[in-house]
Formats: sequence, C-alpha cells, structure tokens
Amino acid sequence: MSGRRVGFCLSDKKRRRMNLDAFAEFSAGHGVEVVEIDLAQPLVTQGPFDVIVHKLSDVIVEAEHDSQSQQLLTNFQSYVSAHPSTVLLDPLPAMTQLLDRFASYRIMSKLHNSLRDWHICSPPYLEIHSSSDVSSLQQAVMTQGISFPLVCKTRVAHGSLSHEMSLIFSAGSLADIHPPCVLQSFVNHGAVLHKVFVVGDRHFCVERPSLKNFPSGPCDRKTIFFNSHQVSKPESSSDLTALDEQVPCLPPPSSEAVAALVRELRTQLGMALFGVDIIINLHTHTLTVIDINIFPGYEGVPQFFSSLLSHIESVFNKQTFAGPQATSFPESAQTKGGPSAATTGL
Ligand SMILES: Nc1ncnc2c1ncn2[C@@H]1O[C@H](COP(=O)(O)OP(=O)(O)OP(=O)(O)O)[C@@H](O)[C@H]1O
Ligand SMILES: O=P(O)(O)O[C@H]1[C@H](O)[C@H](O)[C@H](OP(=O)(O)O)[C@@H](OP(=O)(O)O)[C@@H]1O
Ligand SMILES: [Mg+2]
Repeated sequence: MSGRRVGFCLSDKKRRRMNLDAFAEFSAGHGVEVVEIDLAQPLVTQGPFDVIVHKLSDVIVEAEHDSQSQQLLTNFQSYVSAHPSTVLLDPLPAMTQLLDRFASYRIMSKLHNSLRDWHICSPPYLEIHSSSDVSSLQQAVMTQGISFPLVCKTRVAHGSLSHEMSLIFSAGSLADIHPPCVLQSFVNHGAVLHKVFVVGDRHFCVERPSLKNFPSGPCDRKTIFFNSHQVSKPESSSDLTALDEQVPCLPPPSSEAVAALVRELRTQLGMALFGVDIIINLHTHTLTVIDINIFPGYEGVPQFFSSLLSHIESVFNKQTFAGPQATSFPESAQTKGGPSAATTGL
C-alpha cells in the first residue's frame, strides 16, 4: 500500500486517547502514511488524502453557536466537496445524526421491527423538547409507556455534558429534568453492559460494569445524578454498579444476534466506526440497545489498530478497483478475537 496518505482530524483528547502516534507508527510499517490534519490551516496544502478519519463532533456541536467552529467546519466540508475521491470515515451527515439523541433513539426504536426475529429492542423513550409543568410531563410519560425508574439524558449526545444523566424514580421528580433531553425507561440488567465496537466489517464485544438493578415501578426515592463515565468504564466501581442482591448470571448476547444488529446498524447509519451499548433484560432476556456512539474509545479491543488499518486498506482497494467514487466496503475475512474481545463473522 505504498504512497497512501490517511489524514486524521481528531481533538487533542481523542488523539491522545487513541494513541494516534502509535497508530501512525503501526501504519508506516504497512506503507501507509498517517497525517495529522490542522483544521485551522488550508487542507489543500496538507493533502492530498486517500482517506480522512475524523471525529469532528466537538466542531460540529460548537459550530451551532460559534462562528470560528463554523468556519473550520465549512473549510473541511469545502475541501471534501472539492475532493470526491477522498473517502471520509465517517460521512459527516451520518456522524451528525448520532450527535442528537432524538435522531439516534429514533433509529434504535425501529430496530425491534427490522430485527424482530432476533428479539432485539430498545427501551421506550420520550423526547422532551422544552420545559413544561410536571403534570404535563407525567401525562406524556404515561402516554408514551415510559416506566419508572427512568433515565434522563441530554439531547446532545457528545462531549462531557452529554454524559451527565439522572435516574428518576417518580413523577414528582420529573421537575429535576433539564430539557432538551430524552427520558428512557430503565431496564434491569444485572449491572453488566455489553459494548459492541464496530470497525468496518468487524465488530468486537466487550463487557463493562453498568448500573445495578432497581425495584421496578415508582417509589419515593430522590433522583440519582451520575456521569456515565463513572458507571461503565472498565474500572468503574461504585454503589451505583454494585448489585444489592445477587441475581442469576445472564448469558452474553448471542453472537448471531449481535452480528445481525451490527449489519442492520451499519446499513442504517452508513458508518464504519461506531459503538453500540447493549444490556440484557433481566426478566425477558431480550437484547436491549440503549445507546449508539460515534468513534468510541475501543478500550478492551487489542485488535483496534489492525482492524482500522485493514478497513482503511479495504477502502484503498475499493478505490483502486472501482474508481474514486466508490465508498462502500467489501466484506473481509475475520480474525479470532483477543482474550478480552470476541469477533464474529458478518
Ligand atoms: N435504559 C437504561 N436502562 C438501564 N441502564 C441504562 C439505561 N440507559 C443507560 N443506562 C446505564 O447508564 C450508562 C450510560 O448510559 P449511556 O450509554 O446512554 O450514556 P452515554 O454517556 O451515552 O455513554 P457512553 O457515551 O460512555 O457510551 C449505561 O452504560 C448503563 O449502565
Ligand atoms: O465524544 P464523546 O465524548 O461523547 O465520546 C465518548 C463516547 O461517547 C463514549 O463515551 C466513549 O466511551 P466508550 O463507549 O467506553 O468507548 C468515549 O471514549 P473514551 O475512550 O474517550 O472514554 C468517548 O470519548
Ligand atoms: Mg453508552
């Protein structure tokens, strides 16, 4: 793959979290040059690029209200429009939709239809666009079939504020929400989260800590405010994740069902780099999708670098054989997962 150039456009935090320097070294060993793109400088003087890998979520969200960020985004979009043979991982419209929980939860809510045979669903949820009185909220919650406890999450699905959420136990506590937000029925799942990390046509399942079980139904308990990064990171351990009583161990989600889910989401989203958070309903054993993330951290996936480079190379091959407009990716052979991650064929 000599002479191939891959541009990366990441925040400093994301660049460090991903260890881009190590990926650049790894890629150089395969004849692929990794170039860090400076959004503040003209891209045309930094290119050309065969592929651009980016996580512009910061810029996209800030561009809503900041002219400088809007200019950076416009510069980027102008370059991409002027260079149609440069493949974006992932396309901006696809990424933008996942920055809005209203949009991503609409996609999740359709899964039980498209994946009916696999008994895959997502919890009932309600979009709260603006503030209203508690009795109207209570009525809307009941009409939508949202059960208590429920989880309140910000509409914006990216950045530190997006991980601040709350567990609400009764109608009276609906006064604690701050619209715009979503209210999603809480599902008891034994404090185990299954993170599915997708890289092109491969995916890896990683178990993580998760919120513990709570008694179903409304109860007179104060709202619990928490940050999701205190709950479901590999090292997360708190009163919120420690089960109050032992429950039977649930089997992990079937690899066939996860493969069907990933196939469906890849088609729906048109993306190659995303994460899906799955829990298993303690009572029905239903595979329940609670979240979708763009370009996640892939922590616990030792095959991330090789899978990302393999996917980038599949894009190169597609470009070579099908001309510069090609952007869909071939299925590729699977490799066995590492000790902490499992891959299943698609
Ligand atoms: N409907 C739900 N039922 C049960 N637990 C839930 C539900 N929604 C969220 N949780 C718990 O809260 C945690 C964070 O939720 P979610 O993944 O939506 O937040 P997030 O900030 O988007 O997370 P991240 O971006 O880190 O994946 C989950 O890992 C899970 O432990
Ligand atoms: O853009 P943000 O900060 O929302 O991206 C998060 C993402 O939402 C997930 O929280 C990632 O965690 P995992 O799903 O566990 O991979 C975060 O990855 P991290 O490695 O930075 O914790 C993203 O930052
Ligand atoms: Mg999540």
